[in-house]
Amino acid sequence: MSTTAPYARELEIAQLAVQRAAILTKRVFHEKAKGTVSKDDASPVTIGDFGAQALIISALRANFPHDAIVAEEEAAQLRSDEKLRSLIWGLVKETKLGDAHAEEELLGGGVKDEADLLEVLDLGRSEGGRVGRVWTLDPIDGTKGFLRGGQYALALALLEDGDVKVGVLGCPNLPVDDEAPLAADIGANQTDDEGRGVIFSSVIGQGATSRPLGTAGLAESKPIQMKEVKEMASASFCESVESGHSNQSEAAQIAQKLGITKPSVRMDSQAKYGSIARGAGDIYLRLPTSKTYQEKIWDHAAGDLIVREAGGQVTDTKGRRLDFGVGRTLAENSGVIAAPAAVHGQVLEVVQEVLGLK
Ligand SMILES: Nc1ncnc2c1ncn2[C@@H]1O[C@H](COP(=O)(O)O)[C@@H](OP(=O)(O)O)[C@H]1O
Ligand SMILES: [Mg+2]
Ligand SMILES: [Mg+2]
Ligand SMILES: [Mg+2]
Repeated sequence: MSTTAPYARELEIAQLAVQRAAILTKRVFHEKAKGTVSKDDASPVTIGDFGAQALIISALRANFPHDAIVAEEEAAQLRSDEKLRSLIWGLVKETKLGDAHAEEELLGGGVKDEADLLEVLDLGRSEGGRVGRVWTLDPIDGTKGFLRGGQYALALALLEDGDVKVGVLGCPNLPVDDEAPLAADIGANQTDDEGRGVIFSSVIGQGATSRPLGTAGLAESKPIQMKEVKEMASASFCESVESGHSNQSEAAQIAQKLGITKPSVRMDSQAKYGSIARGAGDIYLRLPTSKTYQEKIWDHAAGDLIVREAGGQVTDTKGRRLDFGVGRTLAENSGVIAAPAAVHGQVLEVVQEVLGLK
């Protein structure tokens, strides 16, 4: 009888694929800082986005050829832009987990040539839905953060019949140490120096973990847990840096009503989910700025499972669980409230009061 835990292989491949793609995004991040990726060549984030998406999808294609993929980017722009395509191909070709790693072998596949690069990118165009296995991928979440030198994340999750079963978040600029406190504003001047780079993982029913991003199969995963909120007065809440992505003035009113005294921690990307899951922060609020914007599944699937498996609850502002089974967007949801299960109801109540939802 096999004793392998459910989704063990999916988890391992997802972690290694994210880890390998992060080698590419970190390289682009540094070349951006040095100015070697010039504006004529396209935005560095574009290069990082396409490169990371191609590397991750190539690993999924090789290991799980029958699974559908919903990814943020598509090849269209690269078909007509030969220069950009060959620049990205050059980076993708060179990115390896390293000679010492049997893991590179395990990932398999790879991208064969420039034509295959386009093909691989477009494998991410599935419409998603309620049936079967669907991977969802955001190769660089927090593009604004990436450009600003803030936080960003590589986010990959596996949905089965609309439910998140595996979630992996690579955060190159977050501290490795789960105990490290969050600065009040980490929207800028973040690095991937020594001591930075963490990968958060979760499998349904198996808890959530963290481990250093850069160590392939070598480092042990440590369990992570949300922190208990003993008093709201000392709780910290996270929100987007971008005021266009979340209503910050409503969030401030909610915090005040809850009795939270600390200013919000503004952070880009799903690093917010990872940070509260490891207890570095407590609450994540994402409040709609418009009636028409639909959140994308790749912006939330990995973070949703990691927080729930770390003892949290994640709903929208109406108190409904995030529904990843309706397509590429969270069309049935509005905003996100993530908090430790014990205080989620209290937070939701105040959110609904301020938003006029009750
Ligand atoms: N009007 C809007 N409201 C909410 N989210 C938005 C938005 N416009 C873009 N986004 C999403 O916000 C994500 C970043 O979230 P955050 O603000 O938490 O860092 C973006 O992901 P990408 O950066 O991958 O494009 C993008 O998908
Ligand atoms: Mg995103
Ligand atoms: Mg993105
Ligand atoms: Mg985007």
